[in-house]
Amino acid sequence: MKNIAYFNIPYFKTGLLIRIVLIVFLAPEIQTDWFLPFISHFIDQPSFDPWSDFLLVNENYRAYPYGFTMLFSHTPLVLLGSFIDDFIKLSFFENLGLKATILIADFIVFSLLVKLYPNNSEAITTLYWLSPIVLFVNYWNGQTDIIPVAILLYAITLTKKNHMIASGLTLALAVTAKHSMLIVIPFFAIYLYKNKRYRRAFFPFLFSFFSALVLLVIPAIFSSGFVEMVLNTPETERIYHFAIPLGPEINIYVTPIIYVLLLYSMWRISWISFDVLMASIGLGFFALILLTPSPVGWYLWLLPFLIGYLLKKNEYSNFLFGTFTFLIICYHSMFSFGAQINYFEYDLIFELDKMSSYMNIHSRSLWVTLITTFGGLLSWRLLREEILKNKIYLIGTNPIAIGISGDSGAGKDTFGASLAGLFGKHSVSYVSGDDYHVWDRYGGMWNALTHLNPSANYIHKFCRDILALLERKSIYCRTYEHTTGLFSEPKLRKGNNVLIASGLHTLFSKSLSDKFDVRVFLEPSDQLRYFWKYQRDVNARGSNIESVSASLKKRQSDAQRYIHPQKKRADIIFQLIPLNQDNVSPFNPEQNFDDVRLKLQVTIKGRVYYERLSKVLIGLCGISLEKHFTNDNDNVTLTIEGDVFAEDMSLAIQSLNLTFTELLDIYPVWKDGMLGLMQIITILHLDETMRVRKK
Ligand SMILES: Nc1ncnc2c1ncn2[C@@H]1O[C@H](COP(=O)(O)OP(=O)(O)O)[C@@H](O)[C@H]1O
Ligand SMILES: O=C(COP(=O)(O)O)[C@H](O)[C@H](O)COP(=O)(O)O
Repeated sequence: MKNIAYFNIPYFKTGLLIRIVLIVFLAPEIQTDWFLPFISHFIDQPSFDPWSDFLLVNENYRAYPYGFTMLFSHTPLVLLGSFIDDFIKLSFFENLGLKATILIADFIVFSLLVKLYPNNSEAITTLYWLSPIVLFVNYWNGQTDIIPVAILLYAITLTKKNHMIASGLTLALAVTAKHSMLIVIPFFAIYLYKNKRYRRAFFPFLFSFFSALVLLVIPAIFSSGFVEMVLNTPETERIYHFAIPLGPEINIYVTPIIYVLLLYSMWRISWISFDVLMASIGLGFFALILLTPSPVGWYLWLLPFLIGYLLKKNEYSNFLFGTFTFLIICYHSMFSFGAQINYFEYDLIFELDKMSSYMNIHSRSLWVTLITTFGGLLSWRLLREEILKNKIYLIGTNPIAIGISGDSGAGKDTFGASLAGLFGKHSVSYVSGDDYHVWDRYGGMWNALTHLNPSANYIHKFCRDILALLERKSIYCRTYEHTTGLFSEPKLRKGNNVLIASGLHTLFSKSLSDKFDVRVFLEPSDQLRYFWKYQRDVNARGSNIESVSASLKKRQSDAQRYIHPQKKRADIIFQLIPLNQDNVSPFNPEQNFDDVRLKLQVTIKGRVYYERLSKVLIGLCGISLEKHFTNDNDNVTLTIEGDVFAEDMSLAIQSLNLTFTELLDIYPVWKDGMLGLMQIITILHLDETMRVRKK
């Protein structure tokens, strides 16, 4: 990740200056009266059971409701501050050490957000760095929720980078900093399990999380002080406040029900993108915060998960978020801990307490109702904009569909298999037209009909099965074995996130063709196709030169009649042409494929990614590329020559910044040669199509 010049970000210095002023002039009561006495006691008398030891000398069991990770986060700078205080006989730097720890965590959250949402640093400065909620909680109220939030956000960035074991370990640190972070774990687990590209990381993630959690909690779990100060805190009790009486001494607790319903809804999503994970965690926090009388520190948890939504600047988002912020600050100024003002005799806390005394139960409850209302509206918009409209979420109900057509031996299955290697076979359902031949190789009808004639194929079942798979229904389909020329017994095939259909008649039906997101037609030069077909049919399908020659001759009229007309329905037409024509002897099955150097002519319809693609390919691969626009200017034909390697394609796709990088497998399998170019062009076309796809 490139280094970011934070001081060049507009208003960053303003936010930093505000923090320094607040740190110098404010002394949050909760820090001076609760946290610091506990931390100081631990520094003076280090112990494996600081909670019980503290309660021996101080009866405030609410002084420090946190675990070891929070304590070890606070201690270093407080310890340094206490050394300085002892040396200069002051009591300033110990307090400053705690505030500096909060400032560091505050900056870490900011920098992680800037890295999670690149090219949005100015907006994130406004939304987070200058957020009144962040400033209020960290520097006026004095809660240290920013520390578990920073650890949680770091775990999320590790997840985004596919470092799942490190993410599990880091999440254990977040939970042992503040155990309410436990509510996030099921969201991560569902994300990893439901995302087929991560499923193999599911158990390692859980193992690393629980191992670290056990190691970090074991020393404390047998401590009565830990149980009383950390586990049995009033905060834990808050989830029981929203209760519906069911009978004498029996209540239904609403908050856990809403939380479980959220988890169930997330579980039902077929393909969970990173944005959907972030929004789901945000909704989980909203449920806990809006349905309980939550301390103001809990609102800090929300911000990183609202940023993704707020950055999109949907209408009303600023109004809703601004009003929500205003209501929270006003309410918690009167009803939450505050800070003494250093160097001034003015007691602002007293003044705010006086204001709170003017509010009766109705006005206070009305205010909380307003906060809940605006929080509920923000939750709804988070759900609708970040989940229900999320393009990858919509794949769950409307899988990606790629249709590949072309003449026999044109390279359809080779190309289709290469695309499946990019998405990951775990996410692809593959339909081959050959499986829908009416007869097997030994059927007598092949004397009358060729394979290219639609009447020799169950075209209707081919279309019906594809449509069923696109509705995520399962189908029963047999397989044509080219090695034996016979069909297998029908087997169950299930719908998946990506459907790839490859066959002689894939684009034959207009209604089916319209269902594909990307339609590809392969049209290698006849000389090359013959070369490929001879090689394959003789070497891999038990045929001989004479029968292949007869088949090619017999199929010419059907190819003109049934195959070539499909070309007009294609979005992308790939034409592969041998550079050294003399090296391609169609009738020599012994010849090596590798001797045949190819150039690619590709016609692209209705998409404009070729400009940025051309720059990247020329820059990265050193290929030669000519552009030719058709007269209607809607199509462009690129002629590409040169040596292309799989690793170049992998680098090229990264520098092309796909909108939907998550469509690809964690380690997509790129190909060398012109096949690699065909892969990257198809993926780019799909990426642009997904951007405008409505459902
Ligand atoms: N891009 C390519 N580069 C090199 N060889 C290819 C390429 N595409 C196909 N082939 C070869 O050509 C033959 C026919 O390809 P295949 O995918 O079976 O065609 P189809 O499915 O259209 O009948 C195969 O032996 C395959 O190895
Ligand atoms: O024309 C085709 C279609 O497949 P493709 O488009 O892959 O060439 C094949 O020759 C038939 O499926 C028969 O196969 P076989 O020769 O194995 O009986």
